Amino acid sequence: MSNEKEIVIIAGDGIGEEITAAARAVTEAAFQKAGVTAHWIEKKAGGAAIDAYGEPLPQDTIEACRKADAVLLGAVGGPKWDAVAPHLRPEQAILGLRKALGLFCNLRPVKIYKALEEYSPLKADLVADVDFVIVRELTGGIYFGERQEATGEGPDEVAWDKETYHRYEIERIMDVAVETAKKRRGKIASVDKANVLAASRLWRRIAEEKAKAHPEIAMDYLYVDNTAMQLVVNPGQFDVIVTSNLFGDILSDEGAVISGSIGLLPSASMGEGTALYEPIHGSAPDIAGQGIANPLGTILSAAMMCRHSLGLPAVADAIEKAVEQTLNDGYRTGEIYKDGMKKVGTAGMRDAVIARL
Ligand SMILES: NC(=O)C1=CN([C@@H]2O[C@H](COP(=O)(O)OP(=O)(O)OC[C@H]3O[C@@H](n4cnc5c(N)ncnc54)[C@H](O)[C@@H]3O)[C@@H](O)[C@H]2O)C=CC1
Ligand SMILES: CC(C)CC(=O)C(=O)O
Ligand SMILES: [Mg+2]
Repeated sequence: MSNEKEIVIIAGDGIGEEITAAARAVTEAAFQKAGVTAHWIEKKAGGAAIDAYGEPLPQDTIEACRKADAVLLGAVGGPKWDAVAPHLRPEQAILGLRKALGLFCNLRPVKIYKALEEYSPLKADLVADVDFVIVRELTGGIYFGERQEATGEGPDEVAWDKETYHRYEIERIMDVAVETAKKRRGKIASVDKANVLAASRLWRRIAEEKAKAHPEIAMDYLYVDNTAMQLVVNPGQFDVIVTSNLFGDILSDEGAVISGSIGLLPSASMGEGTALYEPIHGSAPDIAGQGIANPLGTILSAAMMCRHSLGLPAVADAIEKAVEQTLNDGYRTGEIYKDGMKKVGTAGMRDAVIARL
């Protein structure tokens, strides 16, 4: 495999610039040690692209992503663009890019670092058992269904969003869940709302078919409301959670916060085209530009990129180990800071990780 890698880097909005710069610097440092050369191609998406070109996802950004080995993205959105037309919002860039690249699967691994166990809001005896991955369907469901913005007047004013799932969309995400579970503890929780929603009933029927076809997998079926509760009262039961776009979005923020901070969780979006790596959080406009955002979710996303797209598992391991050591050595950004720890900003965390590579 070539030692030259082409990576599209999309900072996006809010803290996007700060966290992607930190992840790029860590990746560069790890590449240097491994003798790998990165060609970083900077592209705009989200509010930054609206400001520059009048549209959230320029064709030029999509084309560059298609040609690259991988895409590293910060986050998009912010109050500055809240008033733009709904179909032109910065968030459409993320949805549009996922669709354009055929990224139907989003992997969101959740674990609690030993050094951060006391930061988890979970009861102390539950923390050690947390180790699961959310396999979220990413290009279907209600985020991509037909919608009607508010229309009409008075009590009859109405708006709606349609949830649609086709068999092929559910089958392929179930297949990813099965393959993921085979490499882990062999357990899948298929999460839906089949007691109410037709799309969820199809989801569950296909999950049952997959369970029959793979007797080596232990498949469990849970409603999403119960799952939200189980994540807090008994998270150790989960190995692989497979769920729809909307439910996966919500449950993964819950997964993040039980790990100590939303700033810690990475993700990989994969499917047909170039894979895309991004932290699970948003653009955090409330702390943007202050140099205090936690870059670890983006740095760990870069590690996932090295493993899954660039054929560099040793570099991925090195980055992940350096992050763990940094936390063990007491470095903390503000949102996970406690007395006695070493308080750092985004750049300080970046440097601490680089020093431990
Ligand atoms: N993938 C993406 O680009 C996403 C974009 N968004 C967009 O981001 C904007 C803000 O959305 P919110 O709902 O506020 O979610 P958010 O995830 O941006 O922020 C929620 C809370 O977590 C904190 N936070 C997030 N990332 C952090 C980090 N790395 N370090 C420390 N603290 C961090 C924020 O300061 C805030 O208090 C919106 O425009 C939203 O649409 C939201 C989620 C994902
Ligand atoms: C634009 C949103 C769907 C992004 C989001 O919240 C996510 O993917 O976690
Ligand atoms: Mg989300």
